[in-house]
Amino acid sequence: MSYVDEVIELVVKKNPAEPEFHQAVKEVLESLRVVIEANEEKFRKEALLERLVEPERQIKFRVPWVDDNGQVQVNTGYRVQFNSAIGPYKGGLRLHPSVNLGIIKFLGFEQIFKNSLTGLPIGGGKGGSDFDPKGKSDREVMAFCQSFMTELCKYIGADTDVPAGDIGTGAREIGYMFGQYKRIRGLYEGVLTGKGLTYGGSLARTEATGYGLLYLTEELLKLNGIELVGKTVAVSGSGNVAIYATEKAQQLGAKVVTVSDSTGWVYDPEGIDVAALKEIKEVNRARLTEYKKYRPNSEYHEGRGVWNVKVDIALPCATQNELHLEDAQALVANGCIAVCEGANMPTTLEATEYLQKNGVIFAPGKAANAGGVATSALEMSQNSERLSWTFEEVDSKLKNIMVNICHNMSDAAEKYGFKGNYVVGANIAGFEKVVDAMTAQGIV
Ligand SMILES: NC(=O)C1=CN([C@@H]2O[C@H](COP(=O)(O)OP(=O)(O)OC[C@H]3O[C@@H](n4cnc5c(N)ncnc54)[C@H](O)[C@@H]3O)[C@@H](O)[C@H]2O)C=CC1
Ligand SMILES: O=C(O)CCC(=O)C(=O)O
Repeated sequence: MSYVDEVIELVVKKNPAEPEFHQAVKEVLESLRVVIEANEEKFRKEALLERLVEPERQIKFRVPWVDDNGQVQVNTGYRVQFNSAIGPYKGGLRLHPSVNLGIIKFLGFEQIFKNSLTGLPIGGGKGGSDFDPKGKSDREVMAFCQSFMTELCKYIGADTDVPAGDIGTGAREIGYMFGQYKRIRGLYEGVLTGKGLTYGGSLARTEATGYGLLYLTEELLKLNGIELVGKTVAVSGSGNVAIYATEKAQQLGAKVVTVSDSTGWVYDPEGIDVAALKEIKEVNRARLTEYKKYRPNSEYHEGRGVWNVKVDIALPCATQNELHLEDAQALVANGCIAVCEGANMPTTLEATEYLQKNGVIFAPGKAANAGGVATSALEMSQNSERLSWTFEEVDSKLKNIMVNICHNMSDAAEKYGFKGNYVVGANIAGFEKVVDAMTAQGIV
């Protein structure tokens, strides 16, 4: 059996009931076969892959808090510190009822290669809890965040592990967590990113993942001789990534006609009204059913459906495994030319293969959504030098980083004989740097 297949089998055996983690490991290792086979003897001897798929540390803890009725609630908190070869652990905190150890491990594993691709010194980690902020009062969210940080603060720090937002963790949650960290540890340091602008946050971090996705999409289309201007786009999700992807797509001359949330989706043939979307989601924390009040000519549909709309470009920006084989078939049948992932692993393995086989340009999340974590690293730099850069400065650094990622993944794919396969290209480009650093640091 090949080394890659042996390690995939080992991961499935050692981590039962963690299908998302298995999926992420399979996707990465299978696409790295050519590099691994060329170094098989050395990698085997050093158990390089076995070390790569085993987190350096996994923390799981109780998070008790009191709800507005005086009832004690108990959630589970996680932080997986996956790999620190190239820098302090860095990655978001997901607050969603679906969170379990396997999901945090898949996200942490992906984060290793994504963070490497940014070219900045950040290792891979991820965390979160099965707490659901939806429908909770501000006081309840604060009680949860304070309890969560009371335990987590023992394991993180500006030079150790720097968490940030992800699904369900936005500016409000980061603020409550930062306040509690400072109170317990007595340190005013850049221990979290995505902070508010009055206490150490970076301009453009809020926009960064969505904007970065469009910078990469525009460059990738250009590499393939196609213009973004005038294209019709389907976006899924309506959270942080989806909102700012929609905003930047429209600024760059494309028209976004869909957004979605966990209960339904909107079709707006005239182009999504971003100001309305921000008011509904960022201010009112309401459902997309509200959208029709702002745009009477739009349609609201219950359930799933954005991938059945005829578009040129699809940008999945909601969550993992939200674009299935039948969605990929519908996109291809409707003439879609590119799928660029704003979310982490939104496309199933079968759907990815189908899109690639049918000539659709496919940019994997670890490259396409790396703008968020890259800008988090820029926030860390600003915190270290106790300075704040202008929006334009951060945004132009972000754009450069995304353009570089685009070229690096494209060049790596071509170098190894997989021209146009950006999944292989992104994985190889991310992997090479991590392996080099791990090898240089000895058996740790
Ligand atoms: N916020 C960031 O900087 C980054 C986020 N990501 C990824 O982007 C994705 C979205 O994250 P954010 O926008 O930050 O979260 P968010 O909490 O702001 O928004 C998540 C959106 O996805 C929708 N959603 C969640 N589960 C869904 C489901 N099962 N079906 C349909 N819609 C669903 C929610 O309704 C919401 O609109 C996630 O995969 C996250 O890991 C990736 C890189 C950075
Ligand atoms: O900004 C960060 O540190 C993390 C962003 C994130 O969670 C991700 O890239 O998936």
